[in-house]
Amino acid sequence: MGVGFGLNYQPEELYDVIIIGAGPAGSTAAIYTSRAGLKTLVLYRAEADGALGVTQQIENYPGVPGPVSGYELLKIMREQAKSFGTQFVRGKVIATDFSDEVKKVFTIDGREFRGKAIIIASGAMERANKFKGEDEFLGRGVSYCGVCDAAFFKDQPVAVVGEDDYGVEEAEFIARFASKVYFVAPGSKIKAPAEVIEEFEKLDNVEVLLRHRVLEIVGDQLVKGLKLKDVAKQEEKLLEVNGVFIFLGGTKPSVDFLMGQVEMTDGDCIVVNEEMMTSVPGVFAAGDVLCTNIKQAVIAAADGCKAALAVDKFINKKAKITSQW
Ligand SMILES: Cc1cc2nc3c(=O)[nH]c(=O)nc-3n(C[C@H](O)[C@H](O)[C@H](O)COP(=O)(O)OP(=O)(O)OC[C@H]3O[C@@H](n4cnc5c(N)ncnc54)[C@H](O)[C@@H]3O)c2cc1C
Repeated sequence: MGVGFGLNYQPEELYDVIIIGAGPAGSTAAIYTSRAGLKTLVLYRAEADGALGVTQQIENYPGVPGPVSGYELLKIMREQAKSFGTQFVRGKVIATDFSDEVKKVFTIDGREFRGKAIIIASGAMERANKFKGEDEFLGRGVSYCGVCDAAFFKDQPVAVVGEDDYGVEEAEFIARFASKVYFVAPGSKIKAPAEVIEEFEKLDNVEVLLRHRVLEIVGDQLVKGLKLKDVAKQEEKLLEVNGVFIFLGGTKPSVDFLMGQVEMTDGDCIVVNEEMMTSVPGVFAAGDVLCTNIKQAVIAAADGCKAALAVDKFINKKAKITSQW
């Protein structure tokens, strides 16, 4: 596995479409746009990430009797998109600029990507609440990015709060620098493929703490520790760490990087028209990020198809969407 930031991209490259998210919505959109001959880039946060990425078993996706893990199903979709020329690049999107005809997308590790059209397919797994001390120590020991900040903690102990493959991938990278990594997971197991967890647990400087709830991040000028509750033993404990990396999910739409540029409801759900276009021409959205009333992979995939065909209409200035492909 490993942290594959794959710098196999050209900064000067102009994509026809940049798709944010490699779940069923994003991957399906990519199949359609790349098959339509559009130069397609998909940005995603981690391999087995997103609602489908963390799903243990799925057996109701048409054509795939299963049961298969959500990640296995995603790999099939992504391979199909790649076969038509889609480029997948790992990178957490943190900002966007839709003010010009050419739209810009920025990732947490400082890269910039440019596209004529955008499809937002980032799902709805954002955290609603923060830990005590999280805002206070942000940038002073609290981080959301291993690649950006791990080197600051060389030979120092840190905690990584995570629950799935996204957290594990980040923690693996951080463990290359830190003297000790406590992987703090709220649940009784990590939601990642078994082989990923096995490799992760082999690392000498990693200690996994399951069923531990974060109570508070403490320190003075800088982070000095993380207060936890061991739910199994009903005990409180303090980890003496200099850094706390947080990679947890929730149920809110993942839209922070839009910075209010497209119309949204009070609940941060993106508003789209019948062709999946947002209030900004050339910016489309699909899948759980729309707060669809039925959250299913097949619905997200269908949304992705609609958004892709609308992108084709937009880029190629067609009078109407090609209804059959
Ligand atoms: C536990 C569970 C079980 C489920 N079981 C089923 C089932 O059995 N059958 C079924 O049909 N559906 C099931 N679902 C629902 C289904 O998984 C979702 O409806 C579907 O995955 C939504 O697809 P999506 O592409 O919109 O978002 P997601 O699958 O959530 O994908 C989001 C993508 O966006 C990326 N992303 C997020 N933020 C960023 C960012 N800032 N920068 C870059 N990339 C980002 C993620 O890496 C991911 O690739 C289940 C969901 C869960 C949580």
